[in-house]
Amino acid sequence: MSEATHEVLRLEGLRKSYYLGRPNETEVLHGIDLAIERGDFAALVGPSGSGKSTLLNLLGLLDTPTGGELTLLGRPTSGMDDAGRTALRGSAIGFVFQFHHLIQAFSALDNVLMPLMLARGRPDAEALDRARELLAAVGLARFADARPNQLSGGQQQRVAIARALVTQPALLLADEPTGNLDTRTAGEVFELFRRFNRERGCAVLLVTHDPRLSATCDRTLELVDGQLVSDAMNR
Ligand SMILES: Nc1ncnc2c1ncn2[C@@H]1O[C@H](COP(=O)(O)OP(=O)(O)OP(=O)(O)O)[C@@H](O)[C@H]1O
Repeated sequence: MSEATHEVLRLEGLRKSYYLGRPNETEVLHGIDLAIERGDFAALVGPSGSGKSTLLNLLGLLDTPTGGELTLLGRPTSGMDDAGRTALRGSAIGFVFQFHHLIQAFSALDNVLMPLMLARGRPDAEALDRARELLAAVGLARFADARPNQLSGGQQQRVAIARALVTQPALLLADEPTGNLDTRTAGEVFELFRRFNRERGCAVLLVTHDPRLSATCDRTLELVDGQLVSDAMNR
């Protein structure tokens, strides 16, 4: 297999400005170069306001850069229209946020199925099997019919992780996924990311302010004032 086929994501000179009305253009990311490979398990750290969430939203194709190129699974995204970006995002990327954004009116199982229903419509038997298998993998097989408000914070975040993985994404992005959880539950949720990374090979990039969690990642990316100031392997 060639080097190139291991690459999930490549950023070349990625820039992002926010326009707060002329002439108030503020550049928040100043030209980021970065490659993420299959199997990477990386933490994105940096002071508040350094641009971590902005960068994660660009990586997840939730927002568009104002300069540079972002190539996802070998496909340059700068010339893509919204439909192309949405399709690529849906098939290649899973998201976990600090607040899980589960749909309260849906069962845990239906929440996990949601990304597949958006992509394919009514779930088939294979989709149902996959969602049930993921709920079991995050330890919630018994809670398939429970509504989110019947689950603890840690259980709800585990449903969100199962939902993020149901499309079998090449890249899992997580913004402070354990920021809302107590230390023990945070450790358990973090272990799930690690397990899926090892067992399924999906690259994981997570934003965390917790130095204990970032230290257990394989790689640490540090953003300061919109620039990537360090990219180091932890072991
Ligand atoms: N929609 C927006 N419009 C204008 N400026 C924004 C917008 N979103 C973010 N910014 C600015 O961009 C900068 C980076 O914000 P960002 O949320 O990416 O930082 P962060 O590193 O994730 O911070 P934190 O750790 O506090 O979440 C900040 O100065 C912020 O005020």
